[in-house]
Amino acid sequence: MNEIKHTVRPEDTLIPALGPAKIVNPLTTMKAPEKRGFTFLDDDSARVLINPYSCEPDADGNLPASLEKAGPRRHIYFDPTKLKAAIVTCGGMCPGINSLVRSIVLQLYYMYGVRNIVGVRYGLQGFIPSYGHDFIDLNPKTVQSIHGRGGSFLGMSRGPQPMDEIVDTLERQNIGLLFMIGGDGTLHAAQSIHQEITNRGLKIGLVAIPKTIDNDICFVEMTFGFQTAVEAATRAILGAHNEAEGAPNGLGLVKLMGRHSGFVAAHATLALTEVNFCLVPEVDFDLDGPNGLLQALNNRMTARGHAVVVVAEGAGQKFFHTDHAEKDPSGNVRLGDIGTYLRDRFSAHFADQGVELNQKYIDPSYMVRSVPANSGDRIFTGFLGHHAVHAGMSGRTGLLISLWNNHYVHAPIPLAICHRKKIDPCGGLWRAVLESTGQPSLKNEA
Ligand SMILES: Nc1ncnc2c1ncn2[C@@H]1O[C@H](COP(=O)(O)OP(=O)(O)OP(=O)(O)O)[C@@H](O)[C@H]1O
Ligand SMILES: O=P(O)(O)OC[C@H]1O[C@](O)(CO)[C@@H](O)[C@@H]1O
Ligand SMILES: [Mg+2]
Repeated sequence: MNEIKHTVRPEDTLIPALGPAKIVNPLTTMKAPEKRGFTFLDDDSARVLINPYSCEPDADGNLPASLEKAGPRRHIYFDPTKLKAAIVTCGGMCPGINSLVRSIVLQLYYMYGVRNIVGVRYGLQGFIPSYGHDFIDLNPKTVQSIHGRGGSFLGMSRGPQPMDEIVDTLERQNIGLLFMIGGDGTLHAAQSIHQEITNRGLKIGLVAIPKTIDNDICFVEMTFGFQTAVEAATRAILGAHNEAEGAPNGLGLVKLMGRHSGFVAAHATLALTEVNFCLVPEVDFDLDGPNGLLQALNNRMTARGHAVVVVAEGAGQKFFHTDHAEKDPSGNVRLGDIGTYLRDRFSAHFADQGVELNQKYIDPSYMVRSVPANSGDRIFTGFLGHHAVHAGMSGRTGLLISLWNNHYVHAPIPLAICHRKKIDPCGGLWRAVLESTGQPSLKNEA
């Protein structure tokens, strides 16, 4: 169940449109569409409740907030024969980026008849002429075999680029529809680009598809690539467990990605119920003191002789006192390395007691996000790509495609960037983690 803590007004869920959709969708005239089972959505009626448990109107008769269902519309805004579409991938890598790009290209090309599609190289840099990254022509041939590969075929980047120059390029290149694939930073950039397009009165559509292995985007049940990343993380945990079990006082310590949200760590912990301590950014813990992690590790070693600790990279940042935190080019704070910090503290702690510790530290790092997508994520990116194209061709703009309460929906970008999705320490996911690990509270004060 999606846990939403803030109020959404129905007006917050409205999707901007470039203009009236007057062109008959070519999908409606394909041979025997009824045999293919195409369903065309009636623009106003198909909506998905944000909170499925609140479907009654309020005291004033207002209906609860809902999101527009994604899918093909009978009429579209863009003339496919005249449209030039572009795809850009920004931020860090994520399994499934290539299959998503392929899905968008094939849908545009075969289903809508769009022949002019370009790929923007290396994220937002690709829009800035001084970098000299030329666009790539995208068509069924150029994307033919990219879906099986990890990484990003188009290339990605971090770092700010001037919004006005990006929109200048869109105008100069005659791009009518832009697909932006990226995480929270990209969605902020997408909102600024959309704003600049609107300010200039341009008819350029912008559709975002959220991408992040951190799975930390609001109003997005799950991002593509997340399940593949969890699977890769699980392999690291299995290695840590096997090493720990095979040595006296064996300790396997695994550090996983997750800057502000520990979803990868939590899910990987649940996937392989061998983890004894799972540490995430959302839940504070102490190291020293009677309830601290070091004492808890002592207890575990005495009881069982081996242990596995999984830590998300954003956990325990209070142990690093930095007033002027360094930032990466996109403005993301560079975190203290909690993995090596814990490794050294564990070693010192057991050495101080004169107790042998066989610690193995595993940081799978980029290996969890640069791998090819698994089948589930490939299927997922297929749907996301198709829905992004349906939305863009219909003239909808300033939106992202999301999976919500098991339905593909359109969410306005501002809704997705108003908060960051985090694990609720009082919610079902964290309770399941605590039940799986059996870890006690690691805080000294009550
Ligand atoms: N607030 C913002 N306004 C405009 N552009 C932004 C903003 N935040 C980030 N960007 C730009 O968006 C792009 C991607 O941002 P970032 O590097 O943070 O990755 P991301 O999309 O959050 O993905 P990841 O999940 O990998 O972090 C970068 O080029 C960055 O400069
Ligand atoms: O080293 P980079 O490319 O800045 O990326 C690291 C970050 O990217 C993410 O994988 C999100 O894409 C985070 O989990 C991680 O903190
Ligand atoms: Mg980000």
